[in-house]
Amino acid sequence: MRARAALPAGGGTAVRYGGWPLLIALALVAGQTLDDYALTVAGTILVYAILGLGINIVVGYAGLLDLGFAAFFAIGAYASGLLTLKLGWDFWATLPVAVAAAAVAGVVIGYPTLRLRSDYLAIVTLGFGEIIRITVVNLEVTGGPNGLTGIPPVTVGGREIVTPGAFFHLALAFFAVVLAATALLARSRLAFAWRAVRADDTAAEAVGVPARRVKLLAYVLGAMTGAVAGPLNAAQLGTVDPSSFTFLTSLMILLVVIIGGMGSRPGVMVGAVVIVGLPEVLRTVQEYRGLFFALLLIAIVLLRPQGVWPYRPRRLRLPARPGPAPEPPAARDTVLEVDGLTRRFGGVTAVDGLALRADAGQVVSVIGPNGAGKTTAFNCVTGMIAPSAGTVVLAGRDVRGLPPHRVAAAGLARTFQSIRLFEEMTVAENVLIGRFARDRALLRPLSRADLDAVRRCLDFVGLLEAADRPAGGLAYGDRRRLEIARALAGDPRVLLLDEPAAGANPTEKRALMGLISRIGALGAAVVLIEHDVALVMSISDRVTVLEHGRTIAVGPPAEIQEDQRVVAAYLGVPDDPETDLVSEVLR
Ligand SMILES: Nc1ncnc2c1ncn2[C@@H]1O[C@H](COP(=O)(O)OP(=O)(O)OP(=O)(O)O)[C@@H](O)[C@H]1O
Repeated sequence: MRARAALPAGGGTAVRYGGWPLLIALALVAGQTLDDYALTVAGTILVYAILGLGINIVVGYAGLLDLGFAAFFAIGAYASGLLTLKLGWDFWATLPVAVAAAAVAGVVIGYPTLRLRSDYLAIVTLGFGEIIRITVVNLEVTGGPNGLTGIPPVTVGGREIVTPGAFFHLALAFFAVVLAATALLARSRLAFAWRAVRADDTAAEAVGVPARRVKLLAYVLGAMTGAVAGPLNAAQLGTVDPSSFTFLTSLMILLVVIIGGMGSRPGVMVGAVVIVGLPEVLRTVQEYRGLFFALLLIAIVLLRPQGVWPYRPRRLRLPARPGPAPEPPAARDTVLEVDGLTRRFGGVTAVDGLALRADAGQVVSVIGPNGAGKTTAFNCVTGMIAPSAGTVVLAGRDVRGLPPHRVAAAGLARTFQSIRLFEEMTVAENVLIGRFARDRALLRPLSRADLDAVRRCLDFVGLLEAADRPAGGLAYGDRRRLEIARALAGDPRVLLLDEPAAGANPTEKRALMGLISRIGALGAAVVLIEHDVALVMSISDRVTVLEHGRTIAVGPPAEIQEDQRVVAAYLGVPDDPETDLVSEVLR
């Protein structure tokens, strides 16, 4: 393990270490040397860069495809323009109202729609963009198709911002502020949650990330950021024209992040230069301008599919030495009590009156043939599906009916039958996401406790050396261990493992058995679904056997091994030579 500093995150590019102030200083110099035409174009580039930083939160970080982002640009512009013209407000006073209006619109449209999958969400956002445009075109107060005209210039320190040079400097100041705000967001725990939700929202929710809230935050914060460009653009032009907020504008804003690089803030700047600047450069070729622009965009997408300046994840800097380990709970209490758990799917009763108890430090297994109802029982306990009847009490608290992230926060972690990792995130980042079950703060940077927990859990499963590798590149056994480390990061009281040995070779199975036994020593109860009966019998304190949803046997492994109903359930034919073979396997 390499020695690492105890800083939460770091990186290696020039932009990361003070490159932005340098670029802004260069822009200031350019502001002194460029002519009025170039300064006007540069001002528009900055407006689009601000829009790009907004949509980058929604699409780049959280992976929510938004085809109507121009709506927030319009809301910002109209809110500011109307307050200035109708109520005589000063530009600066209109700004917070414009941003708040976009936030409200973001909540109103986002709350009901963000449960939709990406393609449906894209259609809804496209519709929202059109609704806003058609509304402002048809309302009298917004000036109809003519929009708003005669918006007074911005005043700064008593000086009117009227020249292209002055506007460029104003836009640069706006850009710097928005950039700093989005940089802070990118360092927060929320940014990690966004990436996890983008990769697999079900898995993120199951390990404690409040996926819907996290998506809504992306939508609203993106809307607020983009809305800043509205008043700025209105002040630049002195007008608000509804034809500036068409579907084409939304596409242009989206292209800023696609061309620049999804999730990359320097990429947004590059994308804005390409999308706004390139057509201006191509003015020299007049009627072929559109054609050349399209060809160049295609070339960029083909040559740089990740964008001109792709997102480069920061490496998590884990502490060089282990931090203090959490105290294991002293009492060997019952931490999970499931009673009468039933789940019906139409005419099929997948789980029928299941009773299950797990004490701290115990390994309790649930076995049964295919279709016996094991996974359905897990899904009911973890809140992924609602049970039809029954109770689930976790550490004395009734968690039935709670969403998975709240069940996880109450102390119940799980793994999945088919492994669900955040493939593009690193091994350490995957474990970090499991930490949300313990600490749900979103808007603060990573803490030392977060990084200590990641280090401890990786060390526990033997993956510390692989901390910086992408999870998608791990071998099968390591993927299983990583899923367990992620589940342990939230210091769970109960860990549900769904067929952890499926697909593992004998060596991997042995390592897994050792690992599961050690989890008990941490003070957590382990509930295991497993088809490998030999593994179950060797590590379990108690075994529950299901068949067709019903519990047919409960007891210590020795009793279960002798139970003829269990043997029959596995083969279906008791007292037959093959049954003896199954009895052998059960032993
Ligand atoms: N969403 C669903 N809709 C309808 N039926 C379902 C659904 N999920 C599970 N079932 C049914 O419930 C029963 C139990 O399935 P479940 O996947 O829980 O069994 P299992 O014991 O986990 O099986 P396996 O060992 O193959 O994973 C099966 O008959 C299955 O077809």
